[in-house]
Amino acid sequence: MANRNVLTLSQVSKHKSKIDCWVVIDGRVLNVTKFLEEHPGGDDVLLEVAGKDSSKEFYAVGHSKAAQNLLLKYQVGTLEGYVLQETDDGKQASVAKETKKEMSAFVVKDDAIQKFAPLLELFVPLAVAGSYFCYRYITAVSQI
Ligand code: HEM
Repeated sequence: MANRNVLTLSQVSKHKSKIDCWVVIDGRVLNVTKFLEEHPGGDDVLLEVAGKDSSKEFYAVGHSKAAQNLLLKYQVGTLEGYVLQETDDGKQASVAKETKKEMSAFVVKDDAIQKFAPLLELFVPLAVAGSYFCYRYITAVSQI
């Protein structure tokens, strides 16, 4: 499936001519070569952003819902760093930015605290009791 084709921005940047024009919108890599002539906004605006992420420019124009649906037709892949989220029927699929890797490291750190909590619960009362008996022993010895 073309949508599972993961592409880097550097790969996309190689397609920026009138006969081979790719753009990125919301993490979707779109081959708009055949759409250049049909685009109601003209081919020049598309060629200006060819080979780049043009999400900002796309939304700045205030494209209609129909235009947002139409772009799905031209998807040839997904930009690296984005994940494909498919619906149950597999018809409509959205692309979302991958969550940062630091998040999982944070969760692992949290798990470690949870793991040592029962040990701390046992060790702290033992340390208190030990200190008390040491104190009692030292005071008893010094009275002899
Ligand atoms: C595959 C991607 C794109 C599709 C399918 C698309 C589709 C459309 C459609 C259907 C319209 C007619 C108005 C509407 O329905 O909103 C339109 C107008 C326009 N588009 Fe796009 N477009 C795309 C990408 C872009 C990009 C990346 C830019 C800017 C860099 C752009 C700039 C414009 C402009 C300036 C108009 C004219 C707006 C107006 O007359 O008010 N489009 N586009």
